[in-house]
Amino acid sequence: MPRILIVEDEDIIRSAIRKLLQHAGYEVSDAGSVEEAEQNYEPDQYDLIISDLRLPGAAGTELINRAPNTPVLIMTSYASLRSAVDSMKMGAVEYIAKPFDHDEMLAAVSNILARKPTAPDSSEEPGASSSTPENSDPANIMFGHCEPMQRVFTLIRKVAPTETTVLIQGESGTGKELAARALHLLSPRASKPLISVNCAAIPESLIESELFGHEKGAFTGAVSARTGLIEAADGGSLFLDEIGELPAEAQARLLRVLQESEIRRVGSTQSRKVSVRMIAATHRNLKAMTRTGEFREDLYYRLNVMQIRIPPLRERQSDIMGLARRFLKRQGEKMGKPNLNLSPEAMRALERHRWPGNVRELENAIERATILCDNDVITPSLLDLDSEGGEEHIPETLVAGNNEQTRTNDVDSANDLSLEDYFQHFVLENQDRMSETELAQKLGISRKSLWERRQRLGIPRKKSSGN
Ligand SMILES: Nc1ncnc2c1ncn2[C@@H]1O[C@H](COP(=O)(O)OP(=O)(O)OP(=O)(O)O)[C@@H](O)[C@H]1O
Repeated sequence: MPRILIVEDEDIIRSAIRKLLQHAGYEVSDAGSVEEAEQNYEPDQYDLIISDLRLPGAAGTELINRAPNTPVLIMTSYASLRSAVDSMKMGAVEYIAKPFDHDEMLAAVSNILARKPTAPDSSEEPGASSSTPENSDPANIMFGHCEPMQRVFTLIRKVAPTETTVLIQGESGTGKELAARALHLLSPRASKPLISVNCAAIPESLIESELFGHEKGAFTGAVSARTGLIEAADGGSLFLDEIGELPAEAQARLLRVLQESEIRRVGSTQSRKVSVRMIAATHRNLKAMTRTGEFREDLYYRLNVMQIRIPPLRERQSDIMGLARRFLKRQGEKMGKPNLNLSPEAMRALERHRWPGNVRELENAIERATILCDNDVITPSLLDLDSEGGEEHIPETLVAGNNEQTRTNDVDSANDLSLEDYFQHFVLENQDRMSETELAQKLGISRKSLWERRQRLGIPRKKSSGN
């Protein structure tokens, strides 16, 4: 488990980041200054140091020299971007501007940690990503902070490096293909191809020759010999999606591949050895299909050595907003609408929806809304969801931030600070020792917006407080 040291003098920010990172599975220590960090810990023994730039005593950038073997992520307010650039020159690996939201911080952390280990493999196959450091964790490939997805990630991390055949189960659109990708990218086969085949999409008459290849003249139309997809995956992984749709003859051939590690092209008498890691997926109950004779029992047991169940989106309530924001960002950038936001009503609609089409449905809803949106605010009507089910009260949380985009509905973080709570605490705790300009700078907002928020939250500026 990666160890992270946080150095931040603001108690509230420090504790919010600590909770966020602990929740994401990191081992976290914290200190209020560089001196305290050195007194209580050995900063160079950590995998990552996250430090505020401006601290009482030595500046956060001092840690770059004092812990030369540990990457340092510097936090700074927008107002100090210049210093951030300077800290980069001094050797900080990254800086993050306050306010940042959960996703930004977690992405920055996992990217830095992923950069540390082994060098990437240079023998990358076209069409298949190699094991670049960014791909060394499932969380970099698929989004998921909630408990059930963290369990999926743990399983993927454990099983990926092995040669074990994996059966991924889950409803349509839950992310089975992404999970297969993660299994491949985290395996020693990552630099070799990952071939994905949707068994339901290939006509029954063609599936055998597609998968196993054929010799010239094997059937009418086989004018030349052809390599099958299994052979093409030699050395790599084969992802067989919708395995439940595989016809009986192809099931028999596939069983042979699994048992003997060899294939025989259609129309050939010769077998050839292949080394392919099999990953299969289905949304159907394969075990029940073995009872009705639709699926071979021996093949089922061969495939089902290790099973990974991807939970439906309705069981990942706390991830919905994170996924929605991720898709919104991606779509917005693609369509030249970078300032898109979800209205509070749209957020509630997303939270209440049952998502029968799972993550794919969410992705499509955001894409559709992005296209149709004429201004910067996405409303429920643009999402076009049937809102069913009761409304749930889910608190908004944040690490540090000042705008609507820093909201999240992570139920697991219900104990964290709400956006307004954070603001209120921060202002009340610091207004006696900081000027309005400093407060606004630390919060990363303008003085005007600080004033507006004070009015709205009923914490007017004290007459005595300076500028
Ligand atoms: N955890 C996730 N994070 C980000 N994107 C996701 C996640 N899960 C799914 N997606 C996206 O949702 C879409 C559907 O995912 P995917 O194709 O992996 O689902 P599937 O379970 O294989 O679906 P099907 O059973 O219909 O083949 C894809 O565009 C995928 O990128």
